[in-house]
Amino acid sequence: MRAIRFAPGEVELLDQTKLPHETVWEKFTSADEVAAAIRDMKVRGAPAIGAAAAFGLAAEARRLQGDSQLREKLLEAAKRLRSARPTAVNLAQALDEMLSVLTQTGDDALADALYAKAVAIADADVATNRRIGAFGADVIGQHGGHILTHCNTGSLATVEYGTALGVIRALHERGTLRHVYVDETRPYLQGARLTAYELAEEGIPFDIITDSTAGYAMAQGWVDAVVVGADRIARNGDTANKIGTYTLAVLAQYHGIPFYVAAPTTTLDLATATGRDIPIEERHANEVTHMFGRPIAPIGASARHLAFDVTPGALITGIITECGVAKPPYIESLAEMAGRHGA
Ligand SMILES: CSC[C@H]1O[C@H](OP(=O)(O)O)[C@H](O)[C@@H]1O
Repeated sequence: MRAIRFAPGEVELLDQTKLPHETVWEKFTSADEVAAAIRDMKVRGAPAIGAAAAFGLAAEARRLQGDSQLREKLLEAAKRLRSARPTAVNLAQALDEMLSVLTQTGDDALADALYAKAVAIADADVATNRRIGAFGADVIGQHGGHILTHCNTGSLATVEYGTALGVIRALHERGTLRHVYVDETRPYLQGARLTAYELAEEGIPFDIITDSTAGYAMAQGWVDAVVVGADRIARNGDTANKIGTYTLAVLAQYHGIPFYVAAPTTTLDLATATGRDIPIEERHANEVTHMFGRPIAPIGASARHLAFDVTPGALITGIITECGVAKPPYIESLAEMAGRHGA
């Protein structure tokens, strides 16, 4: 399964706001159209928005080919893409990688070179996710086959295969997965709508649970391990991820259940010392007070929609990357993983 298709000058995205009941692909040919799609969460998931932004910038270069201010306009377009969502560091990392092409290529070859770089970023993500899956299945398989996960971290959150859901796929491929408990993940419902969609497609056994069921599920002994994704991991292992992740980590520690984060090294932000320094996106209150456009709260009710929270590294058993599994102390182990990236 893929939610992103690309060709020179265009990128097609599966509109994730319409899943699981409608399959609607939308074609984009400019950076601003892709920035809006990221803001509106038609495409979401840290690696997926990085790849989408890369193809958006490549399409912009083709659209502006021959413009006397091509480079200046591309730098401005990259800024608008970067500001579409603040927390996932993969967005910034992908754009930085794309912009490095500008220093290596002349104007005439720029559109082709940027497209080639975007394709390389996409291909690298797929290979990375399969390595994360393998390392994750090795380490989580030791704990048992009943896994709880949060949000969506699969092919809909990456270019293909996924990070935490990639680990679950790898466990299923090995025959060691028994069951998946899928947090619905209010208010955007990435779990109930997107993770359930992916697992159902592949016949992987699961139950959707409300976010508020997770603690009781752990207390009942249903869960052998928790694995979640990440949007930004600070130097000390503090991890920003979908709101509700921190709650799961505290519950897992209380119940003595291993809690793993699965993420590519492009999600590591070693320039950020701790989770306190990670920007947390706050989205419009109507994403809490409304569901599919219908009010579920009194009209005019006030609400807060923090899209992410931060889990302290002290609550994380291990951080599964494509370069291996980092264990505490994360300041040393994450620096080592980053050093192995691309090695
Ligand atoms: C594989 S990273 C997925 C990551 O992104 C999600 O956030 P959103 O759906 O708002 O983009 C969530 O934090 C996932 O863990």
